[in-house]
Amino acid sequence: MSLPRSVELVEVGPRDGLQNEAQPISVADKVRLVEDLTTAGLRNIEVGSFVSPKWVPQMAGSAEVFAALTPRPGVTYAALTPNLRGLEDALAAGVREVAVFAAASEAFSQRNINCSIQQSLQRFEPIMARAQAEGVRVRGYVSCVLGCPYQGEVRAEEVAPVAEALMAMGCYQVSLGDTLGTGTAGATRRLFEVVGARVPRAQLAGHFHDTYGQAIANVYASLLEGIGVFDSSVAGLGGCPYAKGATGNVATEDLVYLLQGLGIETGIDLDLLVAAGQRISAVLGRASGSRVARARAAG
Ligand SMILES: CC(C)(COP(=O)([O-])OP(=O)([O-])OC[C@H]1O[C@@H](n2cnc3c(N)ncnc32)[C@H](O)[C@@H]1OP(=O)([O-])[O-])[C@@H](O)C(=O)NCCC(=O)NCCSC(=O)C[C@@](C)(O)CC(=O)[O-]
Repeated sequence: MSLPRSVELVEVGPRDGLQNEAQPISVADKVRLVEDLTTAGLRNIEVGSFVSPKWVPQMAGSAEVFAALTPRPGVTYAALTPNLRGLEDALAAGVREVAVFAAASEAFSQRNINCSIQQSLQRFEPIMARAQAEGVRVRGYVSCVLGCPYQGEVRAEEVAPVAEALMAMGCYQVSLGDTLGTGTAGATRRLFEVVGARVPRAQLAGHFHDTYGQAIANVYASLLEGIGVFDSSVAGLGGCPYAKGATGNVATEDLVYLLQGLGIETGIDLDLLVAAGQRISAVLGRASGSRVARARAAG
């Protein structure tokens, strides 16, 4: 299969990237991050989550972040919503795209959203109905597609029915998450072969954490499988509160560098993106997790 001519990036740094941070991050810093990312050319940004503040305290201020944003034309500002309460709060905050999140592992589903996979899918039904009535698009996630911190191995055959169920209930796209970041290029190809037999590849996205340093290789393996949408996190921010030891997503800077090298169009200005990552890294008081950004800072 030939590589796609253009690829769409979904920047998840403000949500997936920051959700695991213990130190308070001000609304102003979160808003500045989103604005820096849009200035760099990102057009799909996951800004926050409408989840229980007891479960994920860092996302408690998401409504304030949405209120303080000046929306730019052509940019989608999305939020995670685990239940109807989350969706109602998101709608009240003016959110026009939300994401529901399920898992391919029962153990992770219980730890992350306190219910079974089946119960989570039932919980999403009223979200889908209400979102549709409001004209709000819904993206789906499946976590632990290449391994689970509690269950261990996860087979592609366990992922496919969950992805298919999310599509059947009306998600416009399903992002397959290697939450733990242990996946390999070989396992990634097999994942998309199996899931791609049940969900059109044009409606699948890849979401790779970089714990074992395999995220870029997994993106490339996905490109070879015809996948054209990837989630990434500026400066490689993040980790999941329910996947201890897992690091952030593939750094957006590193992903853009890979795609530029392949001649694949992203519409993103790498210099401005690196600057956005350096700024949020300074706020967090640590070096950027992007290899590209670190190399440029050293050079
Ligand atoms: C789903 C629940 C709420 C169930 O949590 P629960 O405790 O089973 O729910 P509940 O309905 O019994 O409610 C408990 C309390 O939470 C409140 N509550 C209930 N819902 C909401 C809401 N929407 N917003 C705010 N508050 C809420 C509710 O009002 C109540 O408050 P209390 O009476 O105790 O004061 C909880 O488990 C939760 O919030 N989990 C969030 C988990 C999360 O955000 N995880 C990280 C994102 S997923 C991820 O990172 C993976 C991904 C997507 O990136 C892909 C990948 O890498 O794999």
